[in-house]
Amino acid sequence: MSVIKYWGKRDEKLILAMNESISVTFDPTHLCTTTTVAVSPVFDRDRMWLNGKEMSLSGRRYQNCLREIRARANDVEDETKGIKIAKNDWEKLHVHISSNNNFPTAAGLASSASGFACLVFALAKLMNVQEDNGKLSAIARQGSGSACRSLHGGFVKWVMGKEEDGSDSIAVQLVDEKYWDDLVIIIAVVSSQQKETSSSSGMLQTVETSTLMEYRAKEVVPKRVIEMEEAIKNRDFSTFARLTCAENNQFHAICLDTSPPIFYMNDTSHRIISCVEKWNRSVGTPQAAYTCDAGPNVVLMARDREAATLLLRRLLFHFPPNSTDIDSYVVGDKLILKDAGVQNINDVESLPPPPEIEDDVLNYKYKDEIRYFICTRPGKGAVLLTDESQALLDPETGLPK
Ligand SMILES: Nc1ncnc2c1ncn2[C@@H]1O[C@H](COP(=O)(O)OP(=O)(O)OP(=O)(O)O)[C@@H](O)[C@H]1O
Ligand SMILES: C[C@@](O)(CCOP(=O)(O)OP(=O)(O)O)CC(=O)O
Repeated sequence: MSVIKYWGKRDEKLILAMNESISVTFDPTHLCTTTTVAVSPVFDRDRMWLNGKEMSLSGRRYQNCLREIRARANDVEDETKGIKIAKNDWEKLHVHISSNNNFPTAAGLASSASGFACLVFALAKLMNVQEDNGKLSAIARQGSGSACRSLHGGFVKWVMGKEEDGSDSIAVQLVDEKYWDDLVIIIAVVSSQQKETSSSSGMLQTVETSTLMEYRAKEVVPKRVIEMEEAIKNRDFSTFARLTCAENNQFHAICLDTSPPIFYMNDTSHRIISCVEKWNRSVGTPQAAYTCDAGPNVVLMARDREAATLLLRRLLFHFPPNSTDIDSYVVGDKLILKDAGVQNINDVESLPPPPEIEDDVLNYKYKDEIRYFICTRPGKGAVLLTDESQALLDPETGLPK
């Protein structure tokens, strides 16, 4: 999830951004894409299944990734399995790909980022590509811009680069996932519906019509990127939160400045943001930061575990579940729920109103507005899974299990 937003391309084909951006990779224990790739001389064409449903690989973005990886393939030999594939064979061989996201796809939770990063990583492993994650990121970028940042864990920056061919427009890790381990992330899944305006077409419309866009890319973001890098390296939560929230609000402002206007956040997103703003103001120093991508889901980042439990108590007070099933309402790192002193629906119902609310408390309860919460933290980047039982393709048929 980005904290400095990528929005606007300077090159549509190569997917080169108008400004640099920074993201944090979520812990794959809680949110991840799993991709299995297989090769066989009996496969007659490249095929892919996404969340169990076959989809076309004919789109330019998939073709670009496949071509770039094939061009870097090497000999593969595994005597125990009786496999021998020469470098030049890869051009003729076809692959089967199966990928699952364990979180909503195309709903503004960066599924394209996670998906293309995982796809490029998996294909690179299959074809014994020797490039490091930086070089692979330039390939993932051609699948989806934000994907270049998702091969790495922790906090990651997508550098602009200067080369015409985009070869130096790559992602670099700023700090790894353990560096800032105080940070707790709570995602409010407001909707798992596919969004109306895809990021790709939305940002194109913004570049074409928003008069604020150029000012943002040239004047605002370059300074913010420097400040944000400093804040991350110093684990300076107050600066980090101020910049993250300001970035979110400016991103959605330029969406609104687009013609026709693009609305990604909804009333629920606004309510969550107001709740965090009120709390931060009442304490005097930021306790949590908020950000949304191209959809209404809100990613909240809390200063530390203590702040995360206070945040979760506020969220559950304002947005109680519709059913009594608290277990499927707060998923991921459930220890935060326990630390927040909430075990069941009775605990939710008896949560006291947050002290910063002086007005009529009844006006501040919104049942049924949030589908569920995911508690997580910064996590590692792409990894190779060796446990064959986790494979999504049947080794006999090459089809999804
Ligand atoms: N696991 C995956 N493997 C390969 N491609 C994927 C995967 N998951 C999603 N995608 C691709 O990404 C597309 C969704 O991207 P889109 O930008 O619309 O949504 P998003 O990434 O969830 O949201 P955002 O980038 O705005 O946060 C899908 O239609 C599919 O083409
Ligand atoms: C709002 C964003 O999530 C936009 C992501 O856009 P995509 O990477 O999905 O767009 P394409 O490059 O056209 O595939 C902000 C961000 O991730 O920085």
